[in-house]
Amino acid sequence: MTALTLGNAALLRTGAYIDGRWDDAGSGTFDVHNPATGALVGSVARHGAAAASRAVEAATTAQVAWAARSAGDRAVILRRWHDLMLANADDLARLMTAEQGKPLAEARGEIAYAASFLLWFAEEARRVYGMVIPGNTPTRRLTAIRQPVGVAAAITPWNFPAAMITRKVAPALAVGCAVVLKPSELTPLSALALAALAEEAGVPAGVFNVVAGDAEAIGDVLTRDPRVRKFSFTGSTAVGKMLAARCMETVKRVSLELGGNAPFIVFDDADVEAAADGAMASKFRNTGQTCVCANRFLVQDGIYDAFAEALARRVSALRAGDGLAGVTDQGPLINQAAVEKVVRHRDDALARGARVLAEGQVAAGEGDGNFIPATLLGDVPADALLTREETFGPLAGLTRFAREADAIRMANDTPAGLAAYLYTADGARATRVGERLEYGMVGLNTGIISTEVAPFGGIKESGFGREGSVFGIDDYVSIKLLAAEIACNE
Ligand SMILES: NC(=O)c1ccc[n+]([C@@H]2O[C@H](COP(=O)([O-])OP(=O)(O)OC[C@H]3O[C@@H](n4cnc5c(N)ncnc54)[C@H](O)[C@@H]3O)[C@@H](O)[C@H]2O)c1
Ligand SMILES: O=C[C@H](O)CS(=O)(=O)O
Repeated sequence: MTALTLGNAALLRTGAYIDGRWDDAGSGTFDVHNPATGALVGSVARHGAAAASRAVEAATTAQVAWAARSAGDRAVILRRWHDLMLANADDLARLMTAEQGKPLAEARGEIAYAASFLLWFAEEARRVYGMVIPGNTPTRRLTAIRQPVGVAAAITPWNFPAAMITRKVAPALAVGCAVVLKPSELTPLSALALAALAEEAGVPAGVFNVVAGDAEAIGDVLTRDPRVRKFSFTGSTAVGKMLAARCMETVKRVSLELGGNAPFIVFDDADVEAAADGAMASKFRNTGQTCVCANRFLVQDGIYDAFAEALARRVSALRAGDGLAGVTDQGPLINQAAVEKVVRHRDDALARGARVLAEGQVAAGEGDGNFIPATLLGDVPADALLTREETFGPLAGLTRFAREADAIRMANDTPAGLAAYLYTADGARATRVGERLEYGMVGLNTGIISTEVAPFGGIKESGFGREGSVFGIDDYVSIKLLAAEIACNE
């Protein structure tokens, strides 16, 4: 059941999608609420281990025929799925804003971003090349071929309810894998709408399956079933570590896209207005609920006051509200627990001597939602919770530094290693510091780094594997050696 009306009612699905069939008969239902208003958006069939096992069975059977099809065939279907996403972008965006809260314009942006992975890997499908290797003897012929790993399981988060799915499913299907997906129970409707479009695009039954409900029970099947040969997780570091460890019982291929703690470093010679614009784009996208958000600001002494003033001007102008009711700056946080974490980080920093430099507004009448005004703090100490933990909300804190070496040390002083940013007019310094930052991705004079054409992923405790780009295929293929003896014994 859903309380939303869309132009294309076929996108409103509330059951599991297994082996090409919709299964609304779960053990009861779980509710999806609008984080801006608290209103019920839909009730989704609650599935668990049995449905997950059926999905793995269906994927195991379907994967063989899917891998046997030509790369061109798979490319055509992925391209059609891409085209259908764009043709239904308005409905998909409204559904996303209703269940996740991001302003409609951001939701439309995510739909385009999510669809771009389908297009990218529709093209990459035709380029899964191998290699002929000069034989180690005159009559030995050696060939390395890339083959799909088989059945892939994916578990994804709520903050980007479409893009985190296609960023995994597109490369998997491109190379001939089949997928069982467990989306977040906070945003299942976007995932089920994607499945409806995959079905319409001609993705064969069993090649793409979606099961939601009892996360632990489903996850237990996906991490333990030996027929699952690949496990791809995007979410918090703690959950990722636990699930990955369980995958090792059957030595699955694993890729992890985990939490971040991005430093945003501003050097004295930076363009202060450009740096402030980049800071806003990085910090407040998706109301700060983004894994690559700037999480702490390291600002050199000479530019500190000018940057603080420029950023304060911008933060003060932010307005949070219901993304379906016209607010475009900031939406709600996903739930009350998220609000409480931001408050905890803010109050901890203030107790350690930080000061409020600016505060945005919350639109009138947003009393029931999970809203918190965007806030900028100054003089945040390096040992504040805001500096050491991922805040995942619209709270920014400025910390001073004196020398380049201090900035690098402070920036690297975290178990996370996903994204980092630095602003400087000095090209040599940009390269020198960028190379020394211990992160999977570094923005140089930009606050936005995510695109389907570039490798996305972290190091250290932010995970491993890369999504998007020419590298995104690697997580879904195995390399096989064919060694042939061609000696003639006549
Ligand atoms: N690196 C990236 O690309 C990336 C992208 C988006 C979000 N994230 C990270 O994800 C986090 C926010 O997402 P979240 O709150 O959904 O994370 P989460 O870890 O709470 O949940 C992620 C997924 O794991 C599932 N899950 C949770 N516990 C489980 C269990 N015991 N068994 C099986 N499944 C379980 C959830 O249902 C959800 O589908 C942040 O830390 C953010 O940095 C990282
Ligand atoms: O939350 C992190 C996602 O990866 C979002 S994006 O890829 O940076 O847009």
